[in-house]
Amino acid sequence: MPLETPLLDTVNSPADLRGMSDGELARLADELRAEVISVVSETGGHLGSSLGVVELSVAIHAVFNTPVDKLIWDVGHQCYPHKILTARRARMRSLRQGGGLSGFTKRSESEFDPFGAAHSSTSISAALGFTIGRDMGMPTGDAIAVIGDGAITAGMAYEAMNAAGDLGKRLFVILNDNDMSIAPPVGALNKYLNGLSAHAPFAALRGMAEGFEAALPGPLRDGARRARALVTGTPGGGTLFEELGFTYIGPIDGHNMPELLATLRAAKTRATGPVLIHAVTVKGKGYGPAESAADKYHGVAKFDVISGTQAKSKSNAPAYTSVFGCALTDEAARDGRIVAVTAAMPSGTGLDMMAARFPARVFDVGIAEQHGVTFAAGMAASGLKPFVAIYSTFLQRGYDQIVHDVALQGLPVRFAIDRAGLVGADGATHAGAFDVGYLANLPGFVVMAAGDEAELVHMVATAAAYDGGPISFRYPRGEGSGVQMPERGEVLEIGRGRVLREGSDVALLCFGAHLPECLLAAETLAAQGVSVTVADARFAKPLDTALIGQLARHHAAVITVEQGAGGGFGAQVLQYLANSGGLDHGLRLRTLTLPDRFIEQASPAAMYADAGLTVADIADAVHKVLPQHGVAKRA
Ligand SMILES: Cc1ncc(C[n+]2csc(CCOP(=O)(O)OP(=O)(O)O)c2C)c(N)n1
Ligand SMILES: CC(=O)[C@@H](O)[C@H](O)COP(=O)(O)O
Ligand SMILES: [Mg+2]
Repeated sequence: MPLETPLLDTVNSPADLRGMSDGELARLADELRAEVISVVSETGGHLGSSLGVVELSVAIHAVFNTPVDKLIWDVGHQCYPHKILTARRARMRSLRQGGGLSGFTKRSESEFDPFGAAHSSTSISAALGFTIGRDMGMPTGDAIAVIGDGAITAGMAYEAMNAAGDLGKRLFVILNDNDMSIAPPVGALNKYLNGLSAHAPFAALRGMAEGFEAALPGPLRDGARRARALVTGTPGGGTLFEELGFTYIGPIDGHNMPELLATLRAAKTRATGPVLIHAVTVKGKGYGPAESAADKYHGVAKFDVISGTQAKSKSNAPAYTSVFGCALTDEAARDGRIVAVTAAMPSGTGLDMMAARFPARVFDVGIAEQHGVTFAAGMAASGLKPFVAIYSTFLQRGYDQIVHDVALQGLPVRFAIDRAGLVGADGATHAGAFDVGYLANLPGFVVMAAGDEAELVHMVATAAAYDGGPISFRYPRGEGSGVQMPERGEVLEIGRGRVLREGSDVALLCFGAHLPECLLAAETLAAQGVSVTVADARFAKPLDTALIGQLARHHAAVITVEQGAGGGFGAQVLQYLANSGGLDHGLRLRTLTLPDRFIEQASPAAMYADAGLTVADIADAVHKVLPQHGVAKRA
């Protein structure tokens, strides 16, 4: 049934909201919510988070003068209502697809997206940057950061508030507190926020106390201040945010349009310094199946609007993530020293499996990758065996901790790096492109990649057994290739690869989950009379130099293949061969990696096609180094 959206149909840009009455804005929010549900039912995406900010999106655009005022959504996964209001409604059904709208905010997409995002907790820093720009004469108005209760647990948000509170410049932070991250939120700060929102009359009470206090003579005022501290439960009588230099307003009902509009208007009129508005919202608001789901429909596949049933595709092979979760739980059952760390993604990383069995040995640190890595280093130093399970893209945030706290001290922290390679709909921001490059250059690191899901089980066992220093293994999003699974993981010899197919013309040396593509390419080439060896390197560090030497000696060309950026495995092989004289006798070496550009969202297969890493691309690379292209077969 087509949606009835008479008000929304009149909105071509946020300027249209500014002529609407408060009643119309409330009705517009209802229409917008229906539109978001309808869009995401066709595209999939971050539904629950977007439904939670429908009223906020309308109110902010109605009160502030976007795009001159800069509205910055933290993470950006909740930006669908904002996109609909900012002249992108007609393209919404292309969301997260190849050539379509991004699922996050993106500067190149719209002037209403002043700052791109997808990794969390950057919004206050960016907003503060715009604020400085405004004060230094740049053509920019107020800056408004909207940050969730999950995102505000990350250290970066406090670094930003520390600076903003000190600078004292006019800046708006809206805390969108739905008491939910991807999983239920964790940590003392979460408890603190819950305490604040549980005291709805808190602001009024404090306001009264403050007014009363100001009217008292000096000595009495101190007593009143102490009394206020008792009432509010905070030592200085203010909230944490006030102690940091912000004016705190709230908690307010983030779905009550009159309350939202009145609060934003008052803040906009009166603010002279940084203001934090605490809006309490409901993740999945207004859509029953989302509100009642344990994950609040954080990220969904396409779904049926009436029933809420998601169209999850049938799998032919187990997903890498669950293979990891299962294998680690098995290892943990055998070894009581194994502990695990996730940064707010227990189900995304599969650590929920181990947590179900060994809850006291799995630590969800919240969105705090830096802390997670150093925390694991501390546990390793104490004699425990920590596994840090973090997506490749988010591990980037913990890099100095990896270098300084783990590698330099040679601590045996095990890094389980999920979402390695191109991930699909989340696009370039979530691609696991760089981990091999940034880990394999660290002295003493063991760096592995799983060629298939059985190999992942072996790598978990290898990492569990290895106490010699830091060790990592990477594996992609999605299903494995359907290989026979081992009963139990075998401990691999460190630095030893394997040959899967013997040939004589060209060797394909694969690092990671492009192994099936290499085998398929070898098969295609065999049918064309080209004899190809396929080897699985398993290790980017230490390299299997014996295997590489043998491939180099017995083939006219070696082609490395990996699901990662340049500077990774291929670069390690190239450096080794160049420095050991392996290239001195005419060996042709090619490195197939992701190209030197960010790959836009599409299906993973389409992204790999864009990257030039399909089976046909691999076969083509082999043809290009064959004798008819001028490469003589070496003795
Ligand atoms: C640095 C980083 N780590 C992890 C994530 C994955 N992630 C995306 S959204 C999210 C939860 C955010 O919760 P919150 O800020 O409360 O937003 P909500 O979805 O509840 O509106 C997480 C953990 C990320 N985007 N960036
Ligand atoms: C917004 C965000 O960063 C996460 O929700 C991410 O989209 C999850 O990705 P997966 O679906 O691969 O777990
Ligand atoms: Mg939240």
